[in-house]
Amino acid sequence: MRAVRHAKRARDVTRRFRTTGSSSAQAPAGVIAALEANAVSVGLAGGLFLVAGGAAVRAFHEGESEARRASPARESAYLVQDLESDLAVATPSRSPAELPSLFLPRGGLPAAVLQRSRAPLSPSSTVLSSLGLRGAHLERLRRDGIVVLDGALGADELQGIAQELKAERVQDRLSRNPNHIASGGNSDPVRTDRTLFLDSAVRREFKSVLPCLTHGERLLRSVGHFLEREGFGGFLAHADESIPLRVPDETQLAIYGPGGAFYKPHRDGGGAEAAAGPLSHLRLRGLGRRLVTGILYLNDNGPNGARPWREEDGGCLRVYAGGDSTSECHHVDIPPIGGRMVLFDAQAMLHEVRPNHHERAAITVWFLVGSEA
Ligand SMILES: O=C(O)CCC(=O)C(=O)O
Ligand SMILES: [Fe+2]
Repeated sequence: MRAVRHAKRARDVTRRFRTTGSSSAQAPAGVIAALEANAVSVGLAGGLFLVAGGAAVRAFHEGESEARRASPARESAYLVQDLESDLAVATPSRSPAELPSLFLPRGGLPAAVLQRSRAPLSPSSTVLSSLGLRGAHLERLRRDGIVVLDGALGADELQGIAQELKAERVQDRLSRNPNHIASGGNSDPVRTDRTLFLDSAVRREFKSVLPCLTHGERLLRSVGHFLEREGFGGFLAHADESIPLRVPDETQLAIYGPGGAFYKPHRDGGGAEAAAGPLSHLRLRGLGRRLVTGILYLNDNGPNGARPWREEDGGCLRVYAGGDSTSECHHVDIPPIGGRMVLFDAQAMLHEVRPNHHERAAITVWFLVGSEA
């Protein structure tokens, strides 16, 4: 049974952005649940492929070509090619609301989705407007529990960061995360990356050494300020109350080595109990204070980078629909492409970093529940 699961998982890695397996009993209001609800699954070559309808496809592509005109970012084009091959098997009469909801092109969204936006667009800083962040992104995040934005950093910035991270001074400060080496007396590591936590003091110390990284960090943290200012208020999956959000002082820089470094399935904001329970209980827990995970990938592997990301590079962020990574639940693999930003529900979203075989760097900020425990 286990072997079958593993073989199945291995196959699944090759089907990025596609759903597979049977439905999960307790899928959160995460993206995969949304995909599950909205997709028509068609048996094809032994697998289940995600397809959507003609109207949705048109609306998506109109939004996308707008984004391509407005931005030179190639990542969106890359993603659309992938979606296109799935969407080619379209069935008619699906509404734009049923678009595959995980990936949003930078700056451009289908009109129908924009109309659904709750908050008006109000990015005040140049940082945010360069990112093209909109109220609609927050709406998606609230509804689906995850949103992915591409092209947050340009090729020059990513090259700069890659150079900066090679500095001995930085490498010397990276260490294994003491809290996550092993769990419950088990000597198997939970994660094998190396991290450096950037707080105000460390930031000051490295400011002159890491100017490009500092820019990326500001960008990611500014997303938290945007969420804060827009009154993000939490996820629909936990809609029982409105939660204020706070940007912490700390950012995690994580480097996954090319020798298969990984981070096993986990939730950033607590366990299964945390995912199921209302957030008011979570305020009493340390990890429960994490509300939204924000990740920015720093690899120089975008389409304009040193070389594009390849399947064999591994290191995908895998997000699960169900509560349990050992059951046959749906998952989506998100390649860690430089300049890609991922925001997700830190409480509910079970995720892992798949074994990595190429340079992989990322910064992560956990945006917290606003009120102190
Ligand atoms: O780098 C990633 O893709 C995810 C890392 C992660 O899950 C974590 O640091 O908690
Ligand atoms: Fe995580």
